Amino acid sequence: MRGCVLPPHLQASSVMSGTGSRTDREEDYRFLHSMLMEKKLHLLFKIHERLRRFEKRSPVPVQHNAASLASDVSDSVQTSFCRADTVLLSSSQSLLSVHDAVAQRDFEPTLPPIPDDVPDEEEDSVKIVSLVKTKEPLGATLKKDKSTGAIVVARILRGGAADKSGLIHEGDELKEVNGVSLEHRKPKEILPLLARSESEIKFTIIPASYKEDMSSSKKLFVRALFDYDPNEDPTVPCKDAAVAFQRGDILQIVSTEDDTWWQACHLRDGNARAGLIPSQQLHERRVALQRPKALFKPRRVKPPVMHPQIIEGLLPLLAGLRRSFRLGRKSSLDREASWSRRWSTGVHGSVCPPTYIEVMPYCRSPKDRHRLVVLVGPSGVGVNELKRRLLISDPDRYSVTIPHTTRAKTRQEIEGVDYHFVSIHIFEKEYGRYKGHYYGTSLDSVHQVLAEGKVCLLDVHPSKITHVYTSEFKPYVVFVKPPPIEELRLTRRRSKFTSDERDTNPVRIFSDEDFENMIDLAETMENQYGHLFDKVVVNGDIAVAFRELKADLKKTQEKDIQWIPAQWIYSPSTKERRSCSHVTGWI
Ligand SMILES: Nc1ncnc2c1ncn2[C@@H]1O[C@H](COP(=O)(O)OP(=O)(O)OP(=O)(O)O)[C@@H](O)[C@H]1O
Repeated sequence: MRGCVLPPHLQASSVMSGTGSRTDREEDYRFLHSMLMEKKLHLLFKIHERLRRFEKRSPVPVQHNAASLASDVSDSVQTSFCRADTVLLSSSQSLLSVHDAVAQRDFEPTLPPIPDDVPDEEEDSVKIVSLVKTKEPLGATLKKDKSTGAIVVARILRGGAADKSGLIHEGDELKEVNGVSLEHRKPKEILPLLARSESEIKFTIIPASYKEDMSSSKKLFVRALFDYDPNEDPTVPCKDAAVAFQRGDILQIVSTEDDTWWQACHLRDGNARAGLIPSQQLHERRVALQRPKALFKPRRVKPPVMHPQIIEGLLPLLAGLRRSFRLGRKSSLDREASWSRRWSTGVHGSVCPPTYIEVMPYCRSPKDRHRLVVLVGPSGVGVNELKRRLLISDPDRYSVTIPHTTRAKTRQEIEGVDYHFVSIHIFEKEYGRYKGHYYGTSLDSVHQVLAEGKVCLLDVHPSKITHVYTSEFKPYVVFVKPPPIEELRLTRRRSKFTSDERDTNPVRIFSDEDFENMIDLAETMENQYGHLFDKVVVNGDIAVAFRELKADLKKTQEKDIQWIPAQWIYSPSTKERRSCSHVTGWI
């Protein structure tokens, strides 16, 4: 009615003309006509109009108790024998009562009185939550509050049944499960109660104030730099609620609210439920308490001996393969030890052990340079062999740099093919020394290969990886690992028998001690630099290892999404940009 009030006669006629065509029934017509012409209806319209006018003035009641005032006045008037006024006042009594009711807003519903047996003024409101029981776990961990003894929801795992319901939150206190009081119970006693319920689980909860997890709005991806198995972790709050991972796995972190246990899920699992993982802080603390394994590992080895390799009739294609100068791989024991020492001091202070590194997806566009492929592994494991096979298999795609050395050229060697032979003064810093001579690769030669649009294969000691760990090179680090000793014996012996006498690349003979050294060194390398490896290729059967490596490298060159350190993507400060826009020097 409001806002469309017309004079009654007009209203009636419009309704008539609007409805006349729709109804054939004379009776209905007459009923409607008489109703609209009804005097009471017209009076109601008038009242409505008046009220609207008053409403605009927003009148406020002058008196809230006009009825009792009128009654008092009536009493006083009676004593003065003024009967007519008395009659008037008493007859308007009911109207004044209505006035008072409106003035006091008496028409609003009233809540029932608070019962006398309410336990405590401070008592929180209680919430009943019913969840339909499915095979899916609840996705919550419980703990007993030490001070109050209450059973409290310690964590809600993202994507679990409790999380999806949106009704149970961290910090909520559980009072009952299916009507069974949880007073004086331990968290582990609650699991059987949940298991016993059939189709639904009813929780009686005292809710905690719910805080929105702000961190969940930002997607944070990390690469795990250590292995974690909750089954071997006695401190994990709930093994079933934890996520196992291996070094190199990409995890999406969904909550870092808790200082000790973060929540994460494996990227490969799509919509998987999140689980608990040790926080960075927790892992660092743990490592600080147990010094690196590598430091305690008894060494059975004397430094491995370099076996000379003589390749005759070297093709330019194989330049850079002539000599392995991964000197660190040969005489690295001192370095490993010093690095371990540095690292172990760092754990207690400056340098942190590898935990997680923030990563971001990267998709190489065809006009981008290729990522630098860095091959590392202990001496003799087969890095050069794999490099050689890659070069032969696709010379247009792969290339190598030609290293520099300060030693004299031998008769068979060609300058610029096997090495660049340079004077000692060229090398300003020591970066690789073997039998009194310096060996190294100029980073300019790496740039040159990359500028040609080729994939540059670089083999270095793992301690050198950090030299090229920049957004410009985006190194893809492959660790070539020896298989178990039995397989080493078998495969290397087999290759000895199958090698051709005319083979330009003579087979290297290994002793059992060489194999042991190789395995030991590989383990040390993995312990210390494993967090920098993108791929581990076990070189047992050479054909299998080569196939695996080739397929993997192809992925880095094509449009596949790769996960690279976020720091390579975030735009660096001007100073940093200048320093890493064209890294020069030696490696
Ligand atoms: N999977 C394999 N099966 C059999 N023989 C292998 C295998 N991988 C490598 N070899 C042989 O082992 C020897 C050493 O390999 P390679 O020179 O590639 O090692 P490396 O890791 O480059 O070590 P270095 O730097 O000391 O030369 C070579 O004779 C090579 O042919």
